[in-house]
Amino acid sequence: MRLRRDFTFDAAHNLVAYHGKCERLHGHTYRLGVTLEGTPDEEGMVLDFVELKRIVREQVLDQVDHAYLNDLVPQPTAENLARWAFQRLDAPLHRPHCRLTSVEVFETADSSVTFYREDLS
Ligand SMILES: Nc1nc2c(c(=O)[nH]1)N=C([C@H](O)[C@H](O)COP(=O)(O)OP(=O)(O)OP(=O)(O)O)CN2
Ligand SMILES: [Zn+2]
Repeated sequence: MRLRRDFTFDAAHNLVAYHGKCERLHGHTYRLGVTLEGTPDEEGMVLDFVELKRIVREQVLDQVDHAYLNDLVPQPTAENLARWAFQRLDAPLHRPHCRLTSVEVFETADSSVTFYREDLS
């Protein structure tokens, strides 16, 4: 069974290794989708949504919201942000009944990247 919760945050970045408009400082309202897979526990939950929100806030949102993302990720593309978020969330979300499956980062309403466990290397 899969469980997903979405979050939003606002942040600025510029793509330094890029030739085009995105090398200039600009901002996005990002959407972050966190997906876990597992089996429901004795409370009937793969993971309590409240617990998921707390962990995502502590591990990711508190760092990135209203931040300059280049301070956290050298080339903050959606791809690199998705990897960074996955790596921060993987251990805190590891439970007997579930584990992190993927992290999706929407840079705009219609452009996203999904980082899956198998992309870890
Ligand atoms: N594969 C990727 N391509 C691009 C990324 C990325 O992270 N991964 N990022 C950018 C830039 O950050 C850019 O801000 C996004 O540009 P764009 O998609 O054109 O954004 P908008 O639709 O908001 O732009 P409009 O000017 O409103 O059309 C570029 N590529
Ligand atoms: Zn951008």
